Amino acid sequence: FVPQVRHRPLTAKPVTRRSMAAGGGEGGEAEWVKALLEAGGGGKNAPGKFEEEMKMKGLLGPNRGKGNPKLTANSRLVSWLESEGDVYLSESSTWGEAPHPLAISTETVDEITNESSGRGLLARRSINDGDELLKIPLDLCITRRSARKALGKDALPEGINEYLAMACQLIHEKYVQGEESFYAPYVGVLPEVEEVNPTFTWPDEDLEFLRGSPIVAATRSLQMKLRREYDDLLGGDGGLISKFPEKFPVEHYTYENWVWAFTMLFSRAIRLRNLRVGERLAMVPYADLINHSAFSQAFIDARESGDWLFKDGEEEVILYADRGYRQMEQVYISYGQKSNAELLLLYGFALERNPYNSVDVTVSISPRTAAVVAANEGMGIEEDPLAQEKLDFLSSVGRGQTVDFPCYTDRYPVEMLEYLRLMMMTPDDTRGKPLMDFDYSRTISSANEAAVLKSVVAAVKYQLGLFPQTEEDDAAIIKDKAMFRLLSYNQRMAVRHRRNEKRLLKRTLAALEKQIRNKGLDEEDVLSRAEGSTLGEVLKGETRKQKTALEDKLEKMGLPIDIR
Ligand SMILES: C[S@@+](CC[C@H](N)C(=O)[O-])C[C@H]1O[C@@H](n2cnc3c(N)ncnc32)[C@H](O)[C@@H]1O
Repeated sequence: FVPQVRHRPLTAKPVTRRSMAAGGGEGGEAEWVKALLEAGGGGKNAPGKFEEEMKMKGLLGPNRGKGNPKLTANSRLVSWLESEGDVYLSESSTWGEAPHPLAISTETVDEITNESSGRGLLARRSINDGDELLKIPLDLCITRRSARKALGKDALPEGINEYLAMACQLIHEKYVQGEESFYAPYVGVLPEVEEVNPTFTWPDEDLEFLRGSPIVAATRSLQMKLRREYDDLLGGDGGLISKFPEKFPVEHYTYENWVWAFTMLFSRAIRLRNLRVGERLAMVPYADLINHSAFSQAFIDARESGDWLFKDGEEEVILYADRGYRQMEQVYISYGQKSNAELLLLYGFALERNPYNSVDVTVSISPRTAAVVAANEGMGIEEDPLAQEKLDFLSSVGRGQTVDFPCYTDRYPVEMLEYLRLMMMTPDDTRGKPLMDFDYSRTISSANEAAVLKSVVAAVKYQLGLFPQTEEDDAAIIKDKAMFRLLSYNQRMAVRHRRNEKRLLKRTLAALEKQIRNKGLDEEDVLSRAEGSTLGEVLKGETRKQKTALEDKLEKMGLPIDIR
Protein backbone atom coordinates (compact mmCIF):
# COMPACT_ATOMS: atom_id res chain seq x y z
CA PHE A 1 0.00 0.00 0.00
CA VAL A 2 2.96 2.31 0.11
CA PRO A 3 4.05 2.84 -3.49
CA GLN A 4 7.70 2.00 -4.01
CA VAL A 5 9.78 4.99 -5.07
CA ARG A 6 12.57 3.33 -7.03
CA HIS A 7 14.43 6.52 -7.77
CA ARG A 8 15.52 8.82 -5.07
CA PRO A 9 14.65 12.51 -5.52
CA LEU A 10 17.69 14.47 -6.55
CA THR A 11 17.43 16.96 -3.73
CA ALA A 12 16.38 16.53 -0.16
CA LYS A 13 15.43 13.11 1.13
CA PRO A 14 12.82 12.86 3.89
CA VAL A 15 14.19 11.84 7.27
CA THR A 16 13.73 8.10 7.48
CA ARG A 17 12.34 6.17 10.38
CA ARG A 18 15.79 4.73 10.89
CA SER A 19 17.53 8.06 11.17
CA MET A 20 14.81 9.38 13.47
CA ALA A 21 15.25 6.35 15.66
CA ALA A 22 18.95 7.11 15.83
CA GLY A 23 18.18 10.68 16.86
CA GLY A 24 18.81 10.18 20.56
CA GLY A 25 22.38 11.33 20.28
CA GLU A 26 23.86 7.84 19.93
CA GLY A 27 25.74 8.86 16.84
CA GLY A 28 24.98 7.71 13.33
CA GLU A 29 23.20 9.73 10.70
CA ALA A 30 21.32 12.09 13.00
CA GLU A 31 24.39 13.08 14.91
CA TRP A 32 26.22 13.64 11.69
CA VAL A 33 23.46 15.97 10.46
CA LYS A 34 23.72 17.91 13.69
CA ALA A 35 27.45 18.21 13.29
CA LEU A 36 26.97 19.31 9.73
CA LEU A 37 24.50 22.01 10.72
CA GLU A 38 26.80 23.26 13.43
CA ALA A 39 29.67 23.38 10.99
CA GLY A 40 27.54 25.40 8.59
CA GLY A 41 27.71 22.59 6.00
CA GLY A 42 31.32 23.30 5.13
CA GLY A 43 34.54 22.13 6.71
CA LYS A 44 36.14 18.80 6.14
CA ASN A 45 32.90 17.18 5.05
CA ALA A 46 32.22 19.64 2.26
CA PRO A 47 31.60 17.93 -1.09
CA GLY A 48 34.82 17.13 -2.92
CA LYS A 49 36.96 17.69 0.18
CA PHE A 50 37.41 14.01 0.85
CA GLU A 51 38.48 13.26 -2.71
CA GLU A 52 40.96 16.15 -2.44
CA GLU A 53 42.46 14.55 0.65
CA MET A 54 42.63 11.15 -1.02
CA LYS A 55 44.52 12.75 -3.89
CA MET A 56 47.01 14.30 -1.48
CA LYS A 57 47.64 10.95 0.18
CA GLY A 58 48.18 9.13 -3.09
CA LEU A 59 45.09 7.01 -2.59
CA LEU A 60 43.80 7.74 -6.04
CA GLY A 61 46.81 6.19 -7.72
CA PRO A 62 49.68 7.85 -9.61
CA ASN A 63 49.51 11.43 -10.86
CA ARG A 64 46.87 12.21 -8.24
CA GLY A 65 44.39 10.16 -10.17
CA LYS A 66 44.50 12.40 -13.24
CA GLY A 67 43.63 10.40 -16.35
CA ASN A 68 43.51 7.26 -14.21
CA PRO A 69 41.12 4.82 -15.91
CA LYS A 70 40.54 3.15 -12.56
CA LEU A 71 38.97 6.35 -11.23
CA THR A 72 36.66 6.59 -14.22
CA ALA A 73 35.68 2.96 -13.66
CA ASN A 74 34.93 3.69 -9.99
CA SER A 75 32.60 6.59 -10.80
CA ARG A 76 30.88 4.55 -13.44
CA LEU A 77 30.22 1.78 -10.91
CA VAL A 78 28.85 4.26 -8.39
CA SER A 79 26.50 5.89 -10.94
CA TRP A 80 25.31 2.47 -12.08
CA LEU A 81 24.52 1.38 -8.53
CA GLU A 82 22.70 4.64 -7.90
CA SER A 83 20.61 4.51 -11.05
CA GLU A 84 19.96 0.78 -11.36
CA GLY A 85 19.83 -0.22 -7.74
CA ASP A 86 18.74 2.95 -6.00
CA VAL A 87 21.86 2.57 -3.87
CA TYR A 88 22.72 5.71 -1.98
CA LEU A 89 26.43 6.39 -2.38
CA SER A 90 26.49 10.16 -2.46
CA GLU A 91 29.75 11.88 -1.61
CA SER A 92 27.96 14.98 -0.34
CA SER A 93 25.24 15.47 2.20
CA THR A 94 21.62 16.33 1.66
CA TRP A 95 19.10 17.25 4.30
CA GLY A 96 18.72 14.39 6.71
CA GLU A 97 21.25 12.21 4.96
CA ALA A 98 24.95 12.14 5.63
CA PRO A 99 27.32 11.43 2.77
CA HIS A 100 27.84 7.74 2.28
CA PRO A 101 30.26 6.46 4.92
CA LEU A 102 32.54 4.73 2.41
CA ALA A 103 34.66 5.79 -0.53
CA ILE A 104 36.63 3.72 -3.04
CA SER A 105 40.39 4.00 -2.96
CA THR A 106 42.03 2.84 -6.19
CA GLU A 107 45.29 1.97 -4.50
CA THR A 108 45.65 0.46 -1.04
CA VAL A 109 48.78 -1.17 0.36
CA ASP A 110 49.54 -3.71 3.04
CA GLU A 111 50.91 -1.82 6.03
CA ILE A 112 53.57 -4.40 6.89
CA THR A 113 54.84 -5.56 3.50
CA ASN A 114 53.97 -2.49 1.48
CA GLU A 115 52.58 -4.76 -1.25
CA SER A 116 49.62 -3.45 -3.23
CA SER A 117 46.23 -4.72 -2.12
CA GLY A 118 44.38 -3.17 -5.07
CA ARG A 119 41.22 -1.20 -4.57
CA GLY A 120 39.77 -0.92 -1.10
CA LEU A 121 37.09 1.00 0.78
CA LEU A 122 37.92 3.88 3.11
CA ALA A 123 35.89 5.63 5.77
CA ARG A 124 34.73 8.88 4.15
CA ARG A 125 33.85 10.22 7.57
CA SER A 126 34.16 8.84 11.05
CA ILE A 127 32.09 5.71 11.48
CA ASN A 128 30.58 4.35 14.67
CA ASP A 129 30.43 0.73 15.72
CA GLY A 130 27.23 -0.78 14.32
CA ASP A 131 26.67 1.83 11.57
CA GLU A 132 25.13 0.47 8.41
CA LEU A 133 27.91 0.69 5.82
CA LEU A 134 26.32 -0.58 2.66
CA LYS A 135 23.19 -2.04 1.23
CA ILE A 136 23.20 -3.58 -2.25
CA PRO A 137 20.07 -5.10 -3.80
CA LEU A 138 20.43 -8.78 -4.57
CA ASP A 139 19.11 -8.29 -8.08
CA LEU A 140 22.32 -6.45 -9.06
CA CYS A 141 24.44 -9.42 -8.02
CA ILE A 142 25.74 -12.20 -10.20
CA THR A 143 24.37 -15.52 -8.99
CA ARG A 144 23.47 -18.87 -10.48
CA ARG A 145 20.01 -17.45 -11.05
CA SER A 146 21.28 -14.47 -13.04
CA ALA A 147 23.57 -16.83 -14.99
CA ARG A 148 20.70 -19.09 -15.99
CA LYS A 149 18.71 -16.03 -17.02
CA ALA A 150 21.59 -14.69 -19.13
CA LEU A 151 22.57 -17.94 -20.80
CA GLY A 152 19.41 -19.98 -20.87
CA LYS A 153 18.01 -22.71 -18.71
CA ASP A 154 18.71 -25.32 -21.36
CA ALA A 155 22.43 -24.56 -21.30
CA LEU A 156 22.64 -24.17 -17.52
CA PRO A 157 20.16 -26.62 -16.05
CA GLU A 158 18.62 -26.33 -12.61
CA GLY A 159 20.97 -27.54 -9.93
CA ILE A 160 24.13 -26.85 -11.95
CA ASN A 161 27.02 -26.06 -9.64
CA GLU A 162 26.98 -22.36 -8.70
CA TYR A 163 30.64 -21.78 -9.52
CA LEU A 164 30.26 -23.26 -12.99
CA ALA A 165 27.14 -21.27 -13.82
CA MET A 166 28.60 -18.00 -12.55
CA ALA A 167 31.91 -18.57 -14.35
CA CYS A 168 29.95 -18.89 -17.61
CA GLN A 169 28.11 -15.66 -16.90
CA LEU A 170 31.26 -13.76 -16.01
CA ILE A 171 32.80 -14.72 -19.36
CA HIS A 172 29.55 -13.82 -21.10
CA GLU A 173 29.37 -10.35 -19.53
CA LYS A 174 33.05 -9.44 -19.90
CA TYR A 175 34.03 -11.01 -23.20
CA VAL A 176 30.86 -11.71 -25.19
CA GLN A 177 28.71 -8.72 -24.22
CA GLY A 178 31.51 -6.32 -23.34
CA GLU A 179 30.29 -2.72 -23.31
CA GLU A 180 26.78 -3.92 -24.20
CA SER A 181 26.50 -5.78 -20.92
CA PHE A 182 24.12 -4.54 -18.25
CA TYR A 183 26.92 -5.35 -15.81
CA ALA A 184 29.62 -3.47 -17.78
CA PRO A 185 30.17 -0.87 -15.00
CA TYR A 186 30.67 -3.69 -12.51
CA VAL A 187 32.87 -5.77 -14.80
CA GLY A 188 34.89 -2.59 -15.39
CA VAL A 189 36.24 -2.67 -11.82
CA LEU A 190 37.01 -6.39 -11.79
CA PRO A 191 40.77 -6.96 -11.82
CA GLU A 192 42.80 -9.00 -14.28
CA VAL A 193 44.44 -12.27 -13.20
CA GLU A 194 47.82 -10.47 -12.97
CA GLU A 195 46.39 -8.12 -10.36
CA VAL A 196 45.22 -10.97 -8.13
CA ASN A 197 47.75 -13.78 -8.67
CA PRO A 198 46.29 -16.71 -6.76
CA THR A 199 48.78 -19.60 -6.83
CA PHE A 200 46.65 -21.71 -9.16
CA THR A 201 47.43 -19.13 -11.88
CA TRP A 202 51.20 -19.09 -11.22
CA PRO A 203 53.65 -20.37 -13.80
CA ASP A 204 55.73 -23.40 -12.76
CA GLU A 205 58.86 -21.34 -12.21
CA ASP A 206 57.07 -19.28 -9.55
CA LEU A 207 55.56 -22.38 -7.92
CA GLU A 208 59.10 -23.71 -7.70
CA PHE A 209 59.72 -20.98 -5.09
CA LEU A 210 57.17 -22.75 -2.88
CA ARG A 211 58.79 -26.15 -3.09
CA GLY A 212 58.38 -28.06 0.17
CA SER A 213 55.17 -26.26 1.12
CA PRO A 214 51.88 -28.19 1.24
CA ILE A 215 50.37 -25.39 -0.85
CA VAL A 216 52.02 -26.85 -3.97
CA ALA A 217 49.99 -30.08 -3.89
CA ALA A 218 46.76 -28.13 -3.26
CA THR A 219 47.60 -25.76 -6.12
CA ARG A 220 48.30 -28.62 -8.51
CA SER A 221 45.07 -30.37 -7.72
CA LEU A 222 43.08 -27.17 -8.09
CA GLN A 223 44.71 -26.57 -11.48
CA MET A 224 43.82 -30.08 -12.60
CA LYS A 225 40.31 -29.70 -11.33
CA LEU A 226 39.73 -26.43 -13.17
CA ARG A 227 41.04 -27.93 -16.38
CA ARG A 228 38.78 -30.94 -15.99
CA GLU A 229 35.74 -28.78 -15.26
CA TYR A 230 36.44 -26.70 -18.34
CA ASP A 231 36.73 -29.76 -20.56
CA ASP A 232 33.62 -31.36 -19.09
CA LEU A 233 31.37 -28.34 -19.30
CA LEU A 234 32.63 -26.26 -22.20
CA GLY A 235 35.45 -27.43 -24.37
CA GLY A 236 35.13 -31.18 -24.65
CA ASP A 237 32.93 -33.33 -26.87
CA GLY A 238 29.30 -32.43 -26.30
CA GLY A 239 30.36 -29.38 -24.28
CA LEU A 240 28.42 -26.10 -24.34
CA ILE A 241 30.72 -24.59 -26.99
CA SER A 242 29.76 -27.24 -29.52
CA LYS A 243 26.13 -27.49 -28.39
CA PHE A 244 25.36 -23.75 -28.27
CA PRO A 245 28.05 -22.12 -30.42
CA GLU A 246 26.21 -18.82 -30.62
CA LYS A 247 25.75 -18.37 -26.91
CA PHE A 248 29.15 -19.85 -26.08
CA PRO A 249 31.46 -18.54 -28.82
CA VAL A 250 34.65 -20.54 -28.93
CA GLU A 251 36.88 -17.46 -29.20
CA HIS A 252 35.60 -16.14 -25.84
CA TYR A 253 35.03 -19.33 -23.88
CA THR A 254 38.75 -20.07 -23.77
CA TYR A 255 40.56 -21.78 -20.92
CA GLU A 256 42.38 -18.53 -20.20
CA ASN A 257 39.09 -16.69 -19.68
CA TRP A 258 37.84 -19.58 -17.56
CA VAL A 259 40.86 -19.09 -15.29
CA TRP A 260 40.05 -15.37 -15.08
CA ALA A 261 36.44 -16.16 -14.14
CA PHE A 262 37.54 -18.54 -11.39
CA THR A 263 40.08 -16.02 -10.14
CA MET A 264 37.14 -13.63 -9.69
CA LEU A 265 34.90 -16.23 -8.06
CA PHE A 266 37.47 -17.55 -5.60
CA SER A 267 38.69 -14.12 -4.58
CA ARG A 268 35.42 -12.18 -4.48
CA ALA A 269 32.27 -14.29 -4.50
CA ILE A 270 30.49 -14.22 -1.17
CA ARG A 271 28.46 -17.04 0.32
CA LEU A 272 25.28 -15.35 1.56
CA ARG A 273 23.77 -17.51 4.27
CA ASN A 274 20.69 -15.63 5.30
CA LEU A 275 18.59 -15.77 2.16
CA ARG A 276 15.00 -16.96 1.97
CA VAL A 277 16.14 -19.85 -0.20
CA GLY A 278 18.93 -20.75 2.22
CA GLU A 279 22.48 -19.98 1.16
CA ARG A 280 23.75 -18.85 -2.21
CA LEU A 281 27.02 -17.79 -3.76
CA ALA A 282 26.98 -14.23 -5.10
CA MET A 283 29.26 -11.68 -6.72
CA VAL A 284 28.19 -8.48 -5.00
CA PRO A 285 29.18 -5.23 -6.74
CA TYR A 286 30.88 -2.65 -4.49
CA ALA A 287 30.81 -4.95 -1.43
CA ASP A 288 33.55 -6.95 -3.12
CA LEU A 289 35.86 -3.94 -3.00
CA ILE A 290 36.48 -4.50 0.69
CA ASN A 291 39.79 -6.03 1.67
CA HIS A 292 40.34 -8.73 4.25
CA SER A 293 41.59 -8.42 7.79
CA ALA A 294 41.88 -11.47 10.01
CA PHE A 295 41.05 -9.18 12.94
CA SER A 296 37.81 -7.78 11.57
CA GLN A 297 34.56 -9.00 13.06
CA ALA A 298 32.50 -7.72 10.13
CA PHE A 299 31.13 -9.94 7.43
CA ILE A 300 28.64 -9.56 4.66
CA ASP A 301 25.24 -11.24 4.60
CA ALA A 302 21.79 -10.79 3.17
CA ARG A 303 18.44 -9.76 4.63
CA GLU A 304 15.03 -8.78 3.39
CA SER A 305 15.00 -5.13 2.38
CA GLY A 306 12.72 -2.37 3.61
CA ASP A 307 12.86 -1.05 7.14
CA TRP A 308 12.05 -3.01 10.26
CA LEU A 309 8.33 -2.34 9.91
CA PHE A 310 7.70 -2.46 6.18
CA LYS A 311 9.54 -5.29 4.48
CA ASP A 312 9.25 -4.97 0.71
CA GLY A 313 9.91 -8.62 -0.10
CA GLU A 314 13.16 -7.87 -1.93
CA GLU A 315 16.49 -9.02 -0.59
CA GLU A 316 19.67 -7.05 -0.18
CA VAL A 317 23.24 -7.52 0.86
CA ILE A 318 24.18 -5.61 3.94
CA LEU A 319 27.24 -4.72 6.00
CA TYR A 320 27.48 -3.14 9.44
CA ALA A 321 30.63 -1.65 10.98
CA ASP A 322 32.30 -3.96 13.48
CA ARG A 323 33.98 -1.06 15.28
CA GLY A 324 34.49 2.67 15.00
CA TYR A 325 36.66 3.96 12.15
CA ARG A 326 38.42 7.29 11.82
CA GLN A 327 38.02 9.26 8.62
CA MET A 328 40.41 7.93 5.90
CA GLU A 329 40.94 4.63 7.69
CA GLN A 330 40.55 1.54 5.52
CA VAL A 331 37.47 -0.52 6.35
CA TYR A 332 37.98 -4.29 6.36
CA ILE A 333 35.82 -7.34 6.60
CA SER A 334 36.83 -10.89 7.38
CA TYR A 335 36.73 -13.39 4.53
CA GLY A 336 36.64 -16.10 7.19
CA GLN A 337 39.20 -17.79 9.42
CA LYS A 338 41.64 -18.57 6.65
CA SER A 339 45.22 -19.80 6.76
CA ASN A 340 47.85 -18.11 4.62
CA ALA A 341 47.92 -21.15 2.33
CA GLU A 342 44.20 -20.75 1.65
CA LEU A 343 44.58 -17.01 1.14
CA LEU A 344 47.49 -17.41 -1.26
CA LEU A 345 45.85 -20.24 -3.16
CA LEU A 346 42.51 -18.50 -3.68
CA TYR A 347 43.09 -14.77 -3.12
CA GLY A 348 46.70 -14.25 -4.12
CA PHE A 349 47.93 -12.74 -0.87
CA ALA A 350 49.03 -13.88 2.57
CA LEU A 351 49.21 -12.03 5.88
CA GLU A 352 52.29 -11.44 8.00
CA ARG A 353 50.07 -11.50 11.09
CA ASN A 354 47.43 -14.15 10.84
CA PRO A 355 46.01 -15.74 13.98
CA TYR A 356 44.35 -18.39 11.81
CA ASN A 357 47.50 -19.42 10.06
CA SER A 358 48.29 -23.10 10.00
CA VAL A 359 50.54 -25.52 8.16
CA ASP A 360 49.38 -29.00 7.25
CA VAL A 361 51.60 -31.75 8.57
CA THR A 362 51.14 -35.22 7.14
CA VAL A 363 51.30 -38.26 9.36
CA SER A 364 51.44 -41.69 7.85
CA ILE A 365 51.27 -44.76 10.02
CA SER A 366 51.26 -48.30 8.85
CA PRO A 367 50.03 -50.68 11.56
CA ARG A 368 51.90 -53.96 11.38
CA THR A 369 49.21 -56.36 10.39
CA ALA A 370 49.93 -60.03 9.66
CA ALA A 371 49.88 -59.13 5.95
CA VAL A 372 52.46 -56.35 6.40
CA VAL A 373 54.69 -58.70 8.40
CA ALA A 374 54.36 -61.44 5.77
CA ALA A 375 55.17 -59.01 2.95
CA ASN A 376 58.32 -57.97 4.78
CA GLU A 377 59.53 -61.39 5.78
CA GLY A 378 63.07 -61.51 7.05
CA MET A 379 63.05 -57.82 8.00
CA GLY A 380 62.55 -58.66 11.64
CA ILE A 381 59.16 -56.88 11.82
CA GLU A 382 56.96 -57.93 14.68
CA GLU A 383 53.21 -58.10 14.26
CA ASP A 384 51.09 -55.62 16.22
CA PRO A 385 48.30 -57.61 17.82
CA LEU A 386 46.10 -54.49 17.73
CA ALA A 387 46.85 -53.66 14.08
CA GLN A 388 43.58 -54.86 12.57
CA GLU A 389 41.53 -53.30 15.36
CA LYS A 390 43.31 -50.00 14.73
CA LEU A 391 42.53 -50.13 11.02
CA ASP A 392 38.88 -50.96 11.69
CA PHE A 393 38.62 -48.16 14.23
CA LEU A 394 40.15 -45.67 11.78
CA SER A 395 37.78 -46.61 9.01
CA SER A 396 34.81 -46.38 11.39
CA VAL A 397 35.74 -42.74 12.15
CA GLY A 398 36.51 -41.98 8.51
CA ARG A 399 40.28 -41.66 8.92
CA GLY A 400 42.97 -43.37 6.89
CA GLN A 401 46.56 -44.31 7.55
CA THR A 402 47.77 -41.08 6.03
CA VAL A 403 46.23 -38.01 7.56
CA ASP A 404 46.93 -34.31 7.30
CA PHE A 405 46.69 -32.21 10.42
CA PRO A 406 46.82 -28.45 10.58
CA CYS A 407 49.45 -27.09 12.99
CA TYR A 408 48.45 -23.63 14.25
CA THR A 409 50.67 -20.83 15.52
CA ASP A 410 49.36 -20.80 19.03
CA ARG A 411 47.45 -24.03 19.40
CA TYR A 412 48.59 -27.53 20.07
CA PRO A 413 47.92 -30.01 17.24
CA VAL A 414 45.26 -31.72 19.35
CA GLU A 415 43.67 -33.85 16.60
CA MET A 416 47.07 -35.16 15.60
CA LEU A 417 47.82 -36.16 19.19
CA GLU A 418 44.50 -37.99 19.47
CA TYR A 419 45.13 -39.85 16.25
CA LEU A 420 48.62 -40.86 17.28
CA ARG A 421 47.57 -41.93 20.78
CA LEU A 422 45.33 -44.48 19.12
CA MET A 423 47.95 -45.58 16.65
CA MET A 424 50.55 -46.07 19.39
CA MET A 425 48.36 -48.19 21.66
CA THR A 426 49.92 -51.45 22.83
CA PRO A 427 48.46 -54.41 24.72
CA ASP A 428 50.11 -52.89 27.82
CA ASP A 429 47.86 -49.87 27.37
CA THR A 430 44.63 -51.67 26.48
CA ARG A 431 44.89 -54.52 28.99
CA GLY A 432 42.34 -56.41 26.97
CA LYS A 433 39.83 -53.57 26.64
CA PRO A 434 38.64 -52.62 23.12
CA LEU A 435 40.31 -49.58 21.49
CA MET A 436 36.92 -47.89 21.23
CA ASP A 437 36.68 -47.62 25.00
CA PHE A 438 39.52 -45.12 25.41
CA ASP A 439 39.35 -41.35 25.50
CA TYR A 440 42.15 -40.24 23.21
CA SER A 441 41.84 -36.60 24.19
CA ARG A 442 43.78 -37.52 27.35
CA THR A 443 47.14 -39.06 28.02
CA ILE A 444 46.87 -42.85 27.92
CA SER A 445 50.18 -43.73 29.58
CA SER A 446 53.63 -42.18 29.83
CA ALA A 447 55.02 -44.64 27.31
CA ASN A 448 52.17 -43.95 24.89
CA GLU A 449 52.51 -40.19 25.30
CA ALA A 450 56.27 -40.33 24.80
CA ALA A 451 55.81 -42.35 21.61
CA VAL A 452 53.11 -39.92 20.42
CA LEU A 453 55.10 -36.76 21.03
CA LYS A 454 58.17 -38.30 19.48
CA SER A 455 56.26 -39.13 16.34
CA VAL A 456 54.76 -35.64 16.11
CA VAL A 457 58.27 -34.25 16.41
CA ALA A 458 59.37 -36.64 13.65
CA ALA A 459 56.46 -35.64 11.40
CA VAL A 460 57.03 -31.89 11.88
CA LYS A 461 60.78 -32.27 11.32
CA TYR A 462 60.07 -34.25 8.19
CA GLN A 463 57.77 -31.49 6.90
CA LEU A 464 60.44 -28.88 7.63
CA GLY A 465 63.02 -31.00 5.86
CA LEU A 466 60.99 -30.90 2.64
CA PHE A 467 61.90 -27.25 2.10
CA PRO A 468 65.14 -26.86 0.16
CA GLN A 469 66.10 -23.69 2.06
CA THR A 470 66.19 -22.90 5.78
CA GLU A 471 64.19 -20.19 7.48
CA GLU A 472 67.43 -18.25 7.94
CA ASP A 473 68.08 -18.39 4.18
CA ASP A 474 64.63 -16.92 3.55
CA ALA A 475 65.08 -14.26 6.22
CA ALA A 476 68.33 -13.17 4.53
CA ILE A 477 66.60 -12.91 1.13
CA ILE A 478 63.83 -10.75 2.59
CA LYS A 479 66.25 -8.59 4.55
CA ASP A 480 68.16 -7.55 1.46
CA LYS A 481 65.45 -5.12 0.42
CA ALA A 482 66.97 -4.07 -2.89
CA MET A 483 67.44 -7.67 -4.03
CA PHE A 484 64.05 -8.72 -2.71
CA ARG A 485 62.32 -6.03 -4.78
CA LEU A 486 63.92 -7.53 -7.88
CA LEU A 487 61.85 -10.66 -7.42
CA SER A 488 58.37 -10.69 -8.97
CA TYR A 489 55.23 -10.28 -6.82
CA ASN A 490 54.59 -14.05 -6.88
CA GLN A 491 58.15 -14.81 -5.91
CA ARG A 492 58.14 -12.32 -3.03
CA MET A 493 54.86 -13.81 -1.80
CA ALA A 494 56.36 -17.30 -2.09
CA VAL A 495 59.49 -16.46 -0.08
CA ARG A 496 57.46 -14.78 2.68
CA HIS A 497 55.01 -17.64 2.73
CA ARG A 498 57.56 -20.44 2.98
CA ARG A 499 59.41 -18.52 5.66
CA ASN A 500 56.25 -18.09 7.72
CA GLU A 501 55.41 -21.77 7.34
CA LYS A 502 58.87 -22.72 8.59
CA ARG A 503 58.58 -20.31 11.50
CA LEU A 504 55.27 -21.86 12.49
CA LEU A 505 56.62 -25.40 12.26
CA LYS A 506 59.70 -24.46 14.28
CA ARG A 507 57.52 -22.92 16.96
CA THR A 508 55.43 -26.10 17.04
CA LEU A 509 58.62 -28.14 17.45
CA ALA A 510 59.82 -25.96 20.30
CA ALA A 511 56.43 -26.31 22.03
CA LEU A 512 56.48 -30.08 21.62
CA GLU A 513 59.99 -30.38 22.96
CA LYS A 514 59.06 -28.26 25.94
CA GLN A 515 56.05 -30.47 26.55
CA ILE A 516 58.24 -33.58 26.39
CA ARG A 517 60.60 -32.05 28.96
CA ASN A 518 57.81 -30.77 31.23
CA LYS A 519 56.12 -34.14 31.34
CA GLY A 520 59.42 -35.83 32.08
CA LEU A 521 59.01 -37.85 28.91
CA ASP A 522 62.54 -37.14 27.78
CA GLU A 523 64.00 -39.32 30.47
CA GLU A 524 65.88 -42.14 28.96
CA ASP A 525 63.86 -45.04 30.34
CA VAL A 526 60.50 -43.59 29.24
CA LEU A 527 61.77 -43.03 25.75
CA SER A 528 63.31 -46.46 25.46
CA ARG A 529 60.10 -47.98 26.76
CA ALA A 530 58.22 -45.96 24.16
CA GLU A 531 60.58 -47.15 21.49
CA GLY A 532 60.07 -50.73 22.55
CA SER A 533 56.32 -50.53 22.63
CA THR A 534 55.76 -48.57 19.45
CA LEU A 535 54.41 -51.09 17.06
CA GLY A 536 53.26 -48.57 14.49
CA GLU A 537 55.79 -46.68 12.49
CA VAL A 538 55.71 -43.10 11.29
CA LEU A 539 56.33 -43.18 7.60
CA LYS A 540 57.51 -40.42 5.35
CA GLY A 541 54.74 -37.88 4.98
CA GLU A 542 54.81 -37.87 1.22
CA THR A 543 53.09 -41.22 0.88
CA ARG A 544 49.88 -39.28 0.31
CA LYS A 545 46.84 -41.33 -0.42
CA GLN A 546 44.33 -38.96 1.11
CA LYS A 547 43.26 -35.43 0.40
CA THR A 548 45.19 -32.70 2.18
CA ALA A 549 43.42 -30.66 4.84
CA LEU A 550 43.45 -27.73 2.41
CA GLU A 551 41.80 -29.78 -0.32
CA ASP A 552 39.26 -30.92 2.22
CA LYS A 553 38.38 -27.31 2.94
CA LEU A 554 38.12 -26.53 -0.75
CA GLU A 555 35.65 -29.29 -1.14
CA LYS A 556 33.54 -27.86 1.64
CA MET A 557 33.33 -24.61 -0.37
CA GLY A 558 30.94 -26.45 -2.66
CA LEU A 559 33.29 -26.70 -5.60
CA PRO A 560 32.15 -29.08 -8.31
CA ILE A 561 33.28 -32.72 -8.36
CA ASP A 562 36.15 -34.38 -6.60
CA ILE A 563 39.65 -33.00 -7.03
CA ARG A 564 41.32 -36.33 -7.77
C1 LIG B 1 37.15 -9.10 -2.55
S1 LIG B 1 38.53 -8.45 -3.35
C2 LIG B 1 38.82 -6.96 -2.51
C3 LIG B 1 39.02 -5.81 -3.45
C4 LIG B 1 40.26 -5.83 -4.27
N1 LIG B 1 41.39 -5.25 -3.54
C5 LIG B 1 40.08 -5.14 -5.61
O1 LIG B 1 40.99 -4.40 -6.01
O2 LIG B 1 39.09 -5.31 -6.26
C6 LIG B 1 39.78 -9.54 -2.80
C7 LIG B 1 41.16 -9.27 -3.35
O3 LIG B 1 41.69 -8.10 -2.76
C8 LIG B 1 43.06 -8.26 -2.42
N2 LIG B 1 43.15 -8.23 -0.94
C9 LIG B 1 42.13 -8.28 -0.06
N3 LIG B 1 42.57 -8.16 1.20
C10 LIG B 1 43.90 -8.05 1.12
C11 LIG B 1 44.94 -7.92 2.10
N4 LIG B 1 44.67 -7.88 3.38
N5 LIG B 1 46.21 -7.84 1.64
C12 LIG B 1 46.48 -7.89 0.33
N6 LIG B 1 45.56 -8.01 -0.64
C13 LIG B 1 44.28 -8.09 -0.25
C14 LIG B 1 43.47 -9.59 -3.00
O4 LIG B 1 43.93 -9.37 -4.30
C15 LIG B 1 42.15 -10.35 -3.04
O5 LIG B 1 42.14 -11.35 -4.01
